Amino acid sequence: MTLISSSNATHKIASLKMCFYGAGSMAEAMVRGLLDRGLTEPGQISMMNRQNAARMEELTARYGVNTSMIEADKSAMLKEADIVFLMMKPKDAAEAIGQVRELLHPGQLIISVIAGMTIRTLETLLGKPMPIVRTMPNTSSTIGLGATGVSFSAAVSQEQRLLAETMFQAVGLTTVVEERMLEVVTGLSGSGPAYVYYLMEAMIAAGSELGLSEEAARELTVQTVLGAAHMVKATGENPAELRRKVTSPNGTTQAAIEKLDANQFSQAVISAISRAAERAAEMGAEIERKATS
Ligand SMILES: NC(=O)C1=CN([C@@H]2O[C@H](COP(=O)(O)OP(=O)(O)OC[C@H]3O[C@@H](n4cnc5c(N)ncnc54)[C@H](OP(=O)(O)O)[C@@H]3O)[C@@H](O)[C@H]2O)C=CC1
Ligand SMILES: O=C(O)[C@@H]1CCC=N1
Repeated sequence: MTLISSSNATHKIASLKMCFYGAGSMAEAMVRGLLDRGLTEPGQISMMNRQNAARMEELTARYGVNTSMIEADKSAMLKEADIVFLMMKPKDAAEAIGQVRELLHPGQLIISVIAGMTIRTLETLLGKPMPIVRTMPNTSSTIGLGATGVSFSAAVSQEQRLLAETMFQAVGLTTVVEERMLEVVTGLSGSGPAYVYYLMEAMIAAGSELGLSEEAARELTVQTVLGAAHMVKATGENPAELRRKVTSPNGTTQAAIEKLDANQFSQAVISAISRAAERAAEMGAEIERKATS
């Protein structure tokens, strides 16, 4: 086995052909992140979807990558890839993988982002031993600020681990977790950007309803969320401590937090994340059922 250092991993990645099987939001986020960070070149990337030809044209125009639809080009892109990213929705995964399993071979590294689908189910669907990296990224990978949980199958070599970790680190933060914890990662950071956007939608709506222009409400909201996240990171202080510093006794923040507490804000967030994790497991069980039926 050849072991490489993490700086060599970056060079090695540039030499690898990557095929993104599924070309939606998450595939685009990864591709853009990898290209913008100079980890690879458009010529090394191919993207494939099922039926949406306009989407393929759009991706070629935007990034210069090779694109095709699965029926038009079943063999070349998938067969020639060193790394195959599985980027379709969980409901489509069993059928999509079943369609191409004979084209895949153990010399390739499989990287899945599919919520809920376990390594064991993927091994069943592939029908042969292959190295599998199961991940849960998020769409902030687009701008290099992603947060990704990663687990490895037993067949993944040290070098392949390093390659996968280096790729996801290039587009944000990467945490290696036990596979069963990936459902929690899904609930927390995979779906997480949507909770923050939802909060921002409500803040903007409140500002507008109370008389600010839409533009002012938006700008103030964006800067507030950006500043708060940076404060937690830059100071290393707990969010609870930083919150205390904003909250003057009997002041405006206290009045607002009392309203949030009355509406069970914390419990709502905790139960939302817990439900998302549970839903990931349900979706995984559904794919497993399809894989074994
Ligand atoms: N979006 C997110 O924030 C995150 C998503 N994920 C995971 O990423 C995966 C993709 O999600 P997302 O990008 O949002 O989904 P999208 O719906 O945006 O994209 C799915 C893609 O898969 C393609 N596809 C579906 N079936 C097939 C098939 N049989 N053969 C080839 N291509 C196929 C679709 O092609 P067509 O349009 O032609 O049908 C489309 O390009 C999911 O499994 C999700 O759990 C993980 C983390 C975050
Ligand atoms: O909503 C979903 O199912 C996917 C998984 C994590 C984020 N989006």
